[in-house]
Amino acid sequence: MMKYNFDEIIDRKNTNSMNTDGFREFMFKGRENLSFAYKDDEWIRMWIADMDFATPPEIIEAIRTRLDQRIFGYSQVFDPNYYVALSNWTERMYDWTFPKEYLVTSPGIIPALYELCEYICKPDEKVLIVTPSYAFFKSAVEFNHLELVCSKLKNENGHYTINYDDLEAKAKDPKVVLCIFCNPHNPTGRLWKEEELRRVGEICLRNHVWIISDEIHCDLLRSGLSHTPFAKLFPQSDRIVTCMAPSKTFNMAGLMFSNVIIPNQELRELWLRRHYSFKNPLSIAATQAAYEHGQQWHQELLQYLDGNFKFTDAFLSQYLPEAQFKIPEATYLAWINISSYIPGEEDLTGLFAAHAGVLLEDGSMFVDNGQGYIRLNLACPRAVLKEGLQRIAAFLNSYRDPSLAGTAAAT
Ligand SMILES: Cc1ncc(COP(=O)(O)O)c(C/N=C2\CONC2=O)c1O
Repeated sequence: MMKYNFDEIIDRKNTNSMNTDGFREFMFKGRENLSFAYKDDEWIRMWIADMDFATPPEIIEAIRTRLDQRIFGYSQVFDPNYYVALSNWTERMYDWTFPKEYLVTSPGIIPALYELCEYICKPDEKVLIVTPSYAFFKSAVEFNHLELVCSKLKNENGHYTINYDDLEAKAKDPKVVLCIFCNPHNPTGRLWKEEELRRVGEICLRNHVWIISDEIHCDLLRSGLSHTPFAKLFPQSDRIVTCMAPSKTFNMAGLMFSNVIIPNQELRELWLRRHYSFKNPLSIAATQAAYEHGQQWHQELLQYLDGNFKFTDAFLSQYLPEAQFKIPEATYLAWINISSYIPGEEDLTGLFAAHAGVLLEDGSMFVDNGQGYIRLNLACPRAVLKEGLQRIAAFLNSYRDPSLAGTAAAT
């Protein structure tokens, strides 16, 4: 019996939500005046990675308790129970912890990436990533006027693996000093195996390349799978920075609170000198509550997401049999090759918005190596997911065979 209701459809209107109000500027930059046949509340939103589920009541209760204390002055994480809550979570979930002094916090992993690129790299140096990639890895590198170096993941029928020879050839460049590595991987959903992480780590460390392991998706796995923190495999190294957060796991990205684990003392002291140290007290309370009381909600969330992925897999097999999709090991994101239906370099995001009323991100939004793909956020009530998939199938089938225009996929 599920304690939490993930089928509840919650109105996010008038909440200043990027998901509902920010899509034009983010996805149609320079085309904001595009008119669509869909009113704002008619969209099926499958683009930005936050969830359409209520944040756990235990977290909301902790925020309410802090609100009732009615003064919200300058705050930092002084309560030792914050580290206890986080390290208990990492111990239980990943069989890994770290010394308390390694822990700093950031108002997000994106800002942490921007800062760490500046602190680790000199202006003429380079940063290595694998592609396809979350686009803000590129933004963080280029904001710091650093050169981005990309190593394409190998794609064998939709299964992505690392091209170690290519990665090593690029890591050998003495100007490459940092690798930002997404573990687990957005957008492909790969949950890297220990031996894959070891090979990447050995290549980077023997070539004096720092690693930032962005592990924001590490609690969003298919049931039965477990995450390996990159730093767990290299306890002797202090060149691996780990970024984790409750934001993806518990749908609280707007509270802007992330954990950054910096074992290297010099880098950590630079961070502490340069980083603005005050925090939102509501975010501190929410994050500590997530790790102290979020376990059951988290387990039920994973079960519900398993169901959404199984539903999507069956739907695509039946109504879009030429789409290439594998249920990913991690994330709540479906990475689907639809090039059989729409070959070439079309503006897939624009087409689906205009003709299906579905907001989604296409492969061109993931730096490189994503052509022909769309990415769907499946972290929504199943009824919404079904409507989105039906609209996608109707559009793709009619795109290829106009005589089918207007026929929705069977319910
Ligand atoms: C790999 C990765 N790192 C960092 C972030 C953002 O961290 P924050 O600054 O919020 O702490 C995201 C969010 N991914 C998103 C957000 O919308 N679409 C995505 O793919 C992400 O996928």
